[in-house]
Amino acid sequence: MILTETPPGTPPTTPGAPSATIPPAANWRTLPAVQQPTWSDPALAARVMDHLALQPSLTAPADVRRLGAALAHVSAGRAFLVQAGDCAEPVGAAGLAAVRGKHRVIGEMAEIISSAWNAPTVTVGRIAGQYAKPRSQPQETVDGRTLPVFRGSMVNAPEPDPAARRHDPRRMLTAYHTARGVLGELHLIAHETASGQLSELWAPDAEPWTGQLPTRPWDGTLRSIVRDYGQTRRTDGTWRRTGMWTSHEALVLDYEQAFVRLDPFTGEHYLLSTHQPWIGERTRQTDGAHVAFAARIANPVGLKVGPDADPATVVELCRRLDPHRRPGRLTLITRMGAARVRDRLPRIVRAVEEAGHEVVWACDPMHGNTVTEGGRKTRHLSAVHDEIRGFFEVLRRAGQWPGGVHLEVAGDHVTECLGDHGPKDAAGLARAYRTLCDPRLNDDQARATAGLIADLIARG
Ligand SMILES: O=C[C@H](O)[C@H](O)COP(=O)(O)O
Ligand SMILES: C=C(OP(=O)(O)O)C(=O)O
Ligand SMILES: [Mn+2]
Repeated sequence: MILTETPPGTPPTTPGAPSATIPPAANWRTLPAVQQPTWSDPALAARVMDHLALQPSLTAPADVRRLGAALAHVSAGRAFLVQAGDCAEPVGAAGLAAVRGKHRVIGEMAEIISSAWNAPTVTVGRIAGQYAKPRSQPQETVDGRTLPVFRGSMVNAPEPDPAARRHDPRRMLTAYHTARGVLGELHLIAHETASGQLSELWAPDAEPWTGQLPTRPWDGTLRSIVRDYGQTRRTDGTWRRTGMWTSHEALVLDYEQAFVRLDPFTGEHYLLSTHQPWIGERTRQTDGAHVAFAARIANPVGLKVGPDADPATVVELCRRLDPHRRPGRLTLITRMGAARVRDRLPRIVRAVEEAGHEVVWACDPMHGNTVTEGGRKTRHLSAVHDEIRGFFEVLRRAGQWPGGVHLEVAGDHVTECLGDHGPKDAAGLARAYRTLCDPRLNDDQARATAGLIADLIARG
């Protein structure tokens, strides 16, 4: 859908006056934007952006609104958010090949949590767009050579080579086309699931295939969300996986701006590169470009909140990003670290509650628990689990719903995180350490984590 043309009924614009056809998020360009690529060919970058702005969007406003409605149910304690996927997605054929594994593992997690709790999950992949990475340092030294760091496949390539590490604007095109392919794959999976062609995706006693593809009317009820858009649903005691929403960190604003499109039916601007963008810990400056960008779009938005965020700053960010205090508009993804979650989180939860924002509280137990062992980034499953326990303790004590989890998981048996179901020590990491950036839970660790969450929810 291309919505850059003047929609019907738009009054003629006076020269120089703000135009309804110019997405308002464009004003981010006047503000400082950190962690942006320095494109090797700025003129080519401009041409790529113009080209992308004319390409079909990757998501549709109506679907984005449905996710917003689903997240409102999460904020009210009626559903649980399972958000997971790669730290950095691969592009091209490797990106497509990885989709089914991730869909399966994330679906299993959602199912474990849903069935223990007997209530729906809203499932969101870090998928179909997670191609850009903020980094702690601009450079790294590999085998004695100092190189620009890998910043995600939308920007440069991971190979430790100066040419590969150049910020090539053509990569934005590869990212877009891969995202389209990934979405196609997700749609295919949803149809195969609905038609019963993927027998392993059906519970043994699911209803027989009737020959009809499901129609997807939106009647505004929770049941409709669960039936049509949840990762799992309950039908007469059986569970079935269906769709998966998409999300990624809205980091490279040149790329994201190309997908800000006007919905002529509502007059709102949507970011249609994804369903739910989030703002990262390194780019959430109150007066920065990323916050201004996210403030002007109608999507549900995520915001990472780390251990050094003070409550007043978080409240100010909530004010900017959720000025109308719309339930589910904002998901606060807390990533405090196991050692600090019990100390840092309570004041933030209290301040946000007092300010009247009905946010989704989600726990990212990965990014505050990264350590280096034997020269590789890793995470101890025990620390990941401890942060989840701490998150539940804090939210429960505050009388709030611990609404979701945000994880980095792989679709297969990688050896990137230490502990149960994975390598016991640094030497064991090497066997299948395949991540492009941060260490992910493997399939068994992801299921064990879902089991822990199911226990914590069931305990009440
Ligand atoms: O995924 C998140 C960040 O990009 C990542 O944790 C940063 O890692 P770095 O400290 O290796 O740059
Ligand atoms: C960059 C990430 O996290 P954070 O912004 O919380 O560090 C991430 O989610 O990969
Ligand atoms: Mn990461």
